[in-house]
Amino acid sequence: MQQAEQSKLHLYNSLTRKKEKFEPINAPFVGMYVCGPTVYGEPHLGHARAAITFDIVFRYLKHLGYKVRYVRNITDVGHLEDEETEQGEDKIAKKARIEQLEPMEIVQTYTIRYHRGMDALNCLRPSIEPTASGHIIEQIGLIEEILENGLAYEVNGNVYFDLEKYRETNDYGTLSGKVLEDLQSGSRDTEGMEEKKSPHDFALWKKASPSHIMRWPSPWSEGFPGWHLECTTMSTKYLGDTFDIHGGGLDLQFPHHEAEIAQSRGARGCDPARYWLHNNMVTIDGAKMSKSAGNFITLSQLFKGEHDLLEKGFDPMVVRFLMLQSHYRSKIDFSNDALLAAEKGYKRLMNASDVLHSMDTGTFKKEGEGSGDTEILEQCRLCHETMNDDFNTAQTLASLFELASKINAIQHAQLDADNVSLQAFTTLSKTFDDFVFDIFGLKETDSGKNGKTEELVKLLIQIRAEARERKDFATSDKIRDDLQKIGIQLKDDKSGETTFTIN
Ligand SMILES: Nc1ncnc2c1ncn2[C@@H]1O[C@H](COP(=O)(O)OP(=O)(O)OP(=O)(O)O)[C@@H](O)[C@H]1O
Ligand SMILES: [Zn+2]
Repeated sequence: MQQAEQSKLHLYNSLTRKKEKFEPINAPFVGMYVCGPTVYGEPHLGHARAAITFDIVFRYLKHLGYKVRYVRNITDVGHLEDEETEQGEDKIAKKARIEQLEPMEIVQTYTIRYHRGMDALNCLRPSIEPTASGHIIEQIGLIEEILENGLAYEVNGNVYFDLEKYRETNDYGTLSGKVLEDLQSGSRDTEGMEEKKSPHDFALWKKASPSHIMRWPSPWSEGFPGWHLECTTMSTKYLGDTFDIHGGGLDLQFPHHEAEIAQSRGARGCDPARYWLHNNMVTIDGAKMSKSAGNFITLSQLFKGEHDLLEKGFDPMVVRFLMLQSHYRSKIDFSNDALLAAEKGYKRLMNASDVLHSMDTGTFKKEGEGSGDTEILEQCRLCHETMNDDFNTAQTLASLFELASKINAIQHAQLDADNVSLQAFTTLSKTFDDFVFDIFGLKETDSGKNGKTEELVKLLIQIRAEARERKDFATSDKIRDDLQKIGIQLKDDKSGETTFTIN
């Protein structure tokens, strides 16, 4: 089964702008590199989208029987405030200055928060999670390779990639479809620009100014590596010069991923990856949600409902479900209503799962075929077909909902269990569990259990209100405090209404 499905997987390769059959370089092994976060702020919904997209890819490849090495970096140095001009402070150093902490304290704090957020969303941890600061020696080595090949130059302790030289023998811009000549370079007038042979040349190494805290010795100056360089260094170190899949957000296609391609070709004469996958953005009022734009909703705000745009807190699984409802190459515009709709869908699946797991298999037709089999098996087949079609989770969900309806129909005897063979039921059960839990990575949480916890809390709130009316404050406080101990917070507003959040 898995072997057969392996050969059907097609993915959209941003490099060729076509859906292509997935053929790993060295099956059954697959190498996948994904650009990770720059850890200087709270993880937000945009980060969740990137992490969930590639978590689904990781899980599905594993489901197909591949042995996947998934590498996702942590950028802890070299990402400057102005990406285009490569000027300004290091994003992490700036945060450290503002909060009066060590840069590595910032890195530690936000790496932990990122992990917590992604763990809550049930994203599997990557196989390797390398940091840029842990690979300075390798980055210097890579710059030396590019210099030896005559594709970089040094000026005043800075080393730049020589794009004009590179373009004598290579295309630049294939991935993003950008033509350099058409690009306005906003960088012409900025400081340090006169050093570059061409305005689009990007830094491989930068000399640290006296105030720059994060610095390392190198053959050129005491300084730090360019942002694009870390990904080329770490991806190829752990996955080989050319690996299977390179992923990241669409916002990174240019210049970050173009630079990665140029660096790999410049150093080793080969492309870094066969397939480039890009997830689209989470937007808010149409604009990309990002740390630097300040228009983000953090995961913790989402889970607790602590944001003006949110009516209440949402379970991490609802957030995960929201992402699954769209194809990873479409935009998702954030709204409270979209989350409410996702919550309904998620509960529907979890209810069907409860029904499925409580069914008595003894009632199914033992042999031969049932008249209800064909439709069930067709939806099971479609689950694979839609995932094989560039991970179309939105379509796969449609089939899972069809299967959920079948499960409910069997339960309510609208579809007679006599009409379903045990074999078809077993396929349904396995497909449903495989896709919902293993591939989509959903898990049953309290909010999936038909809101039973919520009902119980509401009941306790009512008992508490009655206790208060009879001035039995001991009982009222006990209810509030004991709920608090198990992570349920009650909040009394001025009008006497009590609301709650469950963590
Ligand atoms: N709004 C978003 N939608 C989808 N993916 C996103 C979004 N924002 C960031 N990402 C992805 O998350 C990963 C980590 O990005 P990064 O830490 O640079 O986040 P950021 O919020 O965009 O930061 P900055 O504002 O500093 O650019 C990248 O793969 C990036 O493409
Ligand atoms: Zn990267």
